[in-house]
Order: sequence, then C-alpha cells, then structure tokens
Amino acid sequence: MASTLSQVFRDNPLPLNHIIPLDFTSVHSLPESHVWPAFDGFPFGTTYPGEKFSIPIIDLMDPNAAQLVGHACEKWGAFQLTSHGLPSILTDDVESQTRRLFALPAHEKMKALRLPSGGTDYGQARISPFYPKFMWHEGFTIMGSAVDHARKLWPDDYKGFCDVMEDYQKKMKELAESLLHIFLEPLDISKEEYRSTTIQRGREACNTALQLNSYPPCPDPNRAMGLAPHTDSLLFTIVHQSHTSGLQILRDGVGWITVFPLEGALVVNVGDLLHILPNGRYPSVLHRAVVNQAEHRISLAYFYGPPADSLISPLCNLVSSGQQVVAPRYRSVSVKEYVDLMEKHKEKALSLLRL
Ligand SMILES: O=C(O)CCC(=O)C(=O)O
Ligand SMILES: [Fe+2]
Repeated sequence: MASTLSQVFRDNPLPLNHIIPLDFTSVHSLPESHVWPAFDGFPFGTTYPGEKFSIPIIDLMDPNAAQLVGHACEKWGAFQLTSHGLPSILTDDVESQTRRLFALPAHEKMKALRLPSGGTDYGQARISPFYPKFMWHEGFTIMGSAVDHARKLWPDDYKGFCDVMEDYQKKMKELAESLLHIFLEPLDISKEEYRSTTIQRGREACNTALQLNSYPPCPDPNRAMGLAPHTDSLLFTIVHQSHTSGLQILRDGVGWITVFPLEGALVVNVGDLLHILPNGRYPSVLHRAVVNQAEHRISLAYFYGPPADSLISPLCNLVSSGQQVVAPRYRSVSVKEYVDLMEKHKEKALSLLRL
C-alpha cells in the first residue's frame, strides 16, 4: 500500500509544528496552545447513558449478523462487535507494547518522528493543521512491517513490538475481509454490480494502516480536545479502546454520545468510502475523542480500504431499490484521489464529490 498512497503524503507535506507532539510530561497546566474554545456545549465529556443513546452491539456469530450490521450502519454508522475471534491476549499484548512506546521519554520518541512527507511513525494527528489549537494526543502509525520504525526506538529490543504489531495487523485484515462481505450483503447488490466493483480485487494491495493513539492524563480535560471531530476516509475502521472511555460519536438531534468500552468488543465505524459505495445509504460517522484527568487512554484504530487505484462509484442499481436505477449522489473517485482530497479539505472532501 505504502507505494501508492505514499505519493499522497509526499504531495501534502506537513509543517513540523503539526508533527511534533507536546512533551506531555513537561507541563502541569494546559498550555494556551492546547485550550479549545467551548463549542456544542460543555463539558466535552457529556454522556447520555441508556439504550437509546448507545450504539448497537452485534455478535458476529449471530445468524442475522449481516442484517443487524446493515441496520446499525444505516441508523448509526457504527456498532460494537463481539465474538469477532480476536484473542484477548493479543489485544492485551498490543496494548502493553503501545503503552511501552508512549511511555518513552519525549526525546526518545522523537527518534521515530514522522517525516514531513511521510505517512507512518510518531506524530500528531494528521488533521492537526485544520485547527488553530493543538490536540491532547500523540500517535504512531504503522503500515505493514514495524521493524524500520521500532528499530529507531529500541535498536536491540524491537522484536517483541514488531511481532505483536504484525500479528495484530494480520488478524485485523482477516476480520476486515469478513466484515467487508457482511457490509455488502444487506445491500443486495446485483451480481453484475458486485462483479464491477474493484474493491474486492487485489486483496494484497488493499490499503490498511494501524494507528496507535495515546491520550495522556490531561490537567484540564474540559478545555482540551483529544481528537477533533472527523470522519475516517477509507471504507471502515476497527477500533480497540482501552478500558478508559473517550470515544464519542455525533448523533443527529441528540449530540455527542460516548461509546463506552465493552470488555472484548471492537468498535466498527463507517468511513467515507463506505458511505459513497451504497450511494449514501450508510452515513460515515462523525466521531471524536475526549480526554480525562486521571488515566492514560490508549486506542488502536485499524483503517481498511481498497487498493489505491480502485475506483469507488455509488452502486445505484441495488436490488433493494426494486432494480430501479437511482441517480448517483456522488461522482466516482479513486481511493488515492479521495485520500488526497481529505488531506487538502478534510470534512469538505465528501461534499466536493456531490452530484
Ligand atoms: O481514540 C479513539 O477512540 C478514536 C480514534 C480515531 O478515531 C482514529 O484514530 O481515527
Ligand atoms: Fe477516527
């Protein structure tokens, strides 16, 4: 993947002040540079407990899993997945290696700093340049082998980190491939259309990235932002969050809803490409992460998308629409072009494709 999407990162270099994270251990109060203005109500951590305000929980082994996924995607754009087969020992290992990485002193982490024109390694969230204030967040992005990155941090002791990251990515990819079928199933795509979608082809070339997110304890969490509201650009994202809550999704007419960590469950959210594919039927969910004062929150986000050159076009000939041809709501776009649009325009990218 890196060979083709890496061109997009080269074409959109980031300034260093939007790459280098704050040394969180060096500050005891929230610096002005990280104070966010109040918007959509305070505190950031507002939660709405109860069924009505929780995303659905879906058991992958449920015989109706595909229909439940289709319904959850249409209504929420996200769900929590259980019985996904990922061994909890692996998730624990990835989490502890992630904590080991972020616990390094700032000057050590800087050895694996992302290049201005790079897509991997240590740095702030890529959406940082779109905001006047910095986020209370540091991340580490891995695409494929982590050896080159980890060697910079632990020259003689990188194998443990690399092995678990590799294993996790392999298992995530298998899960993502099954999920892709499940996402497409409730859409009743006609055989011809199914064949015409290029997203199923070139499994090896599919675009994936593992994003390790770290949100250190924050001295003033109600005025700080962990990860600003965004949609993910690829097809879908599979998120493991540590036992500390922080992930929130925006629900129309309600506000920000906390996605509470559920032991052993993974959060799956619809990205922009999976919004375009069924002609807008699945909303790509706007989400953000808030921070807290007491605990160091970790999340692992696995992004899954088709090969960089595949073309995403709305499937308008869905059987469920009675074989009627419905007008496409978006123009076709290649994965590479869409990631480039996101780099340049963030959430406006999708509207630029509207017909
Ligand atoms: O930290 C989280 O729970 C969300 C992470 C996320 O949205 C991302 O990495 O795109
Ligand atoms: Fe995200």
